Amino acid sequence: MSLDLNRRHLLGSTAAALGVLAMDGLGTQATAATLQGSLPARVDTVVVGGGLSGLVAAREVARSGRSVLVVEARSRVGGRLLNHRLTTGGTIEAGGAFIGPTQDHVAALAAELGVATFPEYVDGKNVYVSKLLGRQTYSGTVPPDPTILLDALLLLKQLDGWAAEIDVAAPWAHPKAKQWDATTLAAYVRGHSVNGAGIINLLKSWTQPGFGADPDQLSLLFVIHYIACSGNETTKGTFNLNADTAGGAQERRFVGGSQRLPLALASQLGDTVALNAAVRQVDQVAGGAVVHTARGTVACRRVIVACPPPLVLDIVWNPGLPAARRTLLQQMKMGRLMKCDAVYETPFWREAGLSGMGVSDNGAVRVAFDNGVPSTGHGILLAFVGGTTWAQFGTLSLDARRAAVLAGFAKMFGKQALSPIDYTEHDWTHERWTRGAPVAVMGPGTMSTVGSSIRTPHGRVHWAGTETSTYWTGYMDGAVRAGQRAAAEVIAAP
Ligand SMILES: Cc1cc2nc3c(=O)[nH]c(=O)nc-3n(C[C@H](O)[C@H](O)[C@H](O)COP(=O)(O)OP(=O)(O)OC[C@H]3O[C@@H](n4cnc5c(N)ncnc54)[C@H](O)[C@@H]3O)c2cc1C
Repeated sequence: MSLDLNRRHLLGSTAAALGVLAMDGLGTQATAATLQGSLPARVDTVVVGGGLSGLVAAREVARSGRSVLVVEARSRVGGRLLNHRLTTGGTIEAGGAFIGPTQDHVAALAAELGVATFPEYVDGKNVYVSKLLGRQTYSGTVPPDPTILLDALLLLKQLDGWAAEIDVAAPWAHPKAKQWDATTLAAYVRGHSVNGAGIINLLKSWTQPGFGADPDQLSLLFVIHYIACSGNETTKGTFNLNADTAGGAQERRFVGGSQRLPLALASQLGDTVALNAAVRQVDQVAGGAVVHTARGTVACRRVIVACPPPLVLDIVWNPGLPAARRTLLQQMKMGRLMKCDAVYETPFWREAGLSGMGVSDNGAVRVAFDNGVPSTGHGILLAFVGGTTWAQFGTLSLDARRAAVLAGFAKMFGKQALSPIDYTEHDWTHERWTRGAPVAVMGPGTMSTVGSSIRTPHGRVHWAGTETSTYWTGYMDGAVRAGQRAAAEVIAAP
């Protein structure tokens, strides 16, 4: 079966557009152009997972003239990309949202799909809330806390220096890989700064949204590699490229929400995307593979797996996965993260000369962003609640958590923050087919021992998904890159 992408593209786009007009619902968009009825008996390549990475991979395979089928467990495409239509108007993201410099693969995809971006609001001062020092405003990356400032700047310089030495495709090969991988980010900081506890606490404002984890859960090597990945082939990754708004990974957002990317790809792929088709078993047989899904069985030449690492272990593998890969997957844990948004009549903080960006060393809101969308005049504040902050607040009742989040916003931006016109949140630890967010992370002793198996094919099975990317692993850009790389492997293979 070969795929006529242009014809299907047109059909798919039309179907999706009709869906939008009819119901203006994402559910409709997500299913309008997908395969109904039985699955094909045989295709060239089966792609497991209809997130950004799997859909990009499928499109590349289809473009090479080979037949492809995406089998997606959920009743929608997009995986960790999920738009949320606010009752007060406008669309925000429950999952991945921001894009920044050097994320050129996702930027090129968005441009091709006609999905525009707009700059994250950054005018005015940021706010820092500290138990010891109270509330201050500031500009730049590191809050002006004299108890940590010097050590924090030295630490970031050190991390950037090490990141510059790392081969992003083989961090385990660095001469100090074992040494760095024997410790955590927190343990390193504790041993190399005057106020280690203060820096570790402040670093949570970066690690909790970025990894869904705390500094004492992250291998130092893994963190150095993550920083090295925050660049591209011509620009070295740095902490600032990863952590900043303007000039960093939080610089821009997508008009209409990031889920427009997978929705548009699924429209192009049309009825080569099958929803509600969770893969349960993959058998490799002579000359091919057989993929068993909740909607039936498909034979193929090659398989691309594009689901989060821990989810791969839910699948029965015949033959079994190699020991190194199994260990890697067992040790890569999804972070714990939820996004909480409060909507206000107006972005009152802007009028007060504040950017809406805030950092706190305590409470439910360790980091806040202005999450306003240009299509409404409303103000929106976003809090990432991750890692141990998630453990403390993510497990409360909705009312108690809402109160804690609004109190956190109020400490940063004033009492008006206590009276939103809407409040919404999304906890990714509850998602059966993601089981955490934003990324699968590594503690000590994983990357230097079994990390090198991350992209090694298992016979006819190839690995995509953002976690397998060299640059911007963990991000949308990494998902696109990984999908393209896995497709190239499959196209080149006999
Ligand atoms: C809260 C949050 C905030 C984030 N913020 C950002 C950000 O600002 N910028 C950024 O670039 N990135 C961000 N990310 C990360 C970004 O969303 C991901 O890197 C990216 O979307 C991953 O795409 P993927 O295709 O690799 O994986 P996924 O999106 O996880 O897709 C995997 C797919 O596989 C499916 N699947 C799983 N198991 C099976 C199975 N057995 N059979 C069939 N299908 C299966 C899943 O349902 C899913 O659709 C964020 C993520 C979250 C959740």
